[in-house]
Amino acid sequence: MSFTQELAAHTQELRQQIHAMPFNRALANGSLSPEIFQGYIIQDAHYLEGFARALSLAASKAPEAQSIAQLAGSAAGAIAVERELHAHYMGLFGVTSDDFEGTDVSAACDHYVSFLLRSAAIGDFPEAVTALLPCFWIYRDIGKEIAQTSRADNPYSAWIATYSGEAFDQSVQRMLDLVNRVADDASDATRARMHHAFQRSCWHEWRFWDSAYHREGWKQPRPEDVVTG
Ligand SMILES: Cc1ncc(CO)c(N)n1
Repeated sequence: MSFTQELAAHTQELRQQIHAMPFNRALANGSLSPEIFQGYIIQDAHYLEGFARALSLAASKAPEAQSIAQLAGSAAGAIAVERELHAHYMGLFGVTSDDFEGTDVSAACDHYVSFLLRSAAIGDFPEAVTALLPCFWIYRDIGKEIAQTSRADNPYSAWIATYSGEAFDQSVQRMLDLVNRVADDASDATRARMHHAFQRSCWHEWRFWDSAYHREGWKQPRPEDVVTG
C-alpha cells in the first residue's frame, strides 16, 4: 500500500462524510442556494490566496528543483483559478468587488489558511506538503463524483468542470506522487506527523463547507455568559 493510500484509509469516514454534506449534494443537483454559493465563493477567494502563499512557502523548502517548480506552479494555478472561476461566479451572482472587499474572512477560512501557513512556515517539508494534499485530493474527488451525475444546465457547472477537469487532475497526481516520494525517505516519526497534518487538513476541508452552508460568522460572547454585579 502506498503512503497516500494509507492516508486515504485512515481518513475514509470523514472523506465519505464530506461527499454526503448538504452543500455538496445541493451543488451536484444544482439546487444550492445562490446566497450560500456566493458566501462560499467569497471565502474561497480569500482561501485561494492563502493556499497560494502556503504553496509558495512549501516551494521554498523543497529539497530539489523539480519540486520547487511544481509547488510554485500550483501556487500560480491557484491564483489563476481564483481570477477566472471567481470572476465568473462573482459576475454571475452579482458579487461586486466592494462586496468582496467588504466581507471579512470567516473563522473557518482563517483557521484553515492559518493552519496551512503554520505547517509550511514552521513544519518541515514533509509536513508542509502533506498538509496541502487534501486541498487537491478532496476537491478532485468531489469534482469527479459530482461530474458523473450533474446535468449540463447545473448553474455550478463551471466549478464542477474546473475540479473534475484534466489540468486539475494532473496537478493532483503530481502532488500525490510528491507526497509518496517524500514518505519513502521519511522516518516513522515524520510519517506520523504527516498523518496528523493530513487528518487536520481533511477536517478543515469539511469545516470550510460546513461553515459556508450554515453561513457561520465569528462566534461572539453570549449575553448570558457575561457575569455582572
Ligand atoms: C477550501 C478549498 N480547498 C481546496 C480548494 C481547491 O484548490 C479550494 N478551491 N478551496
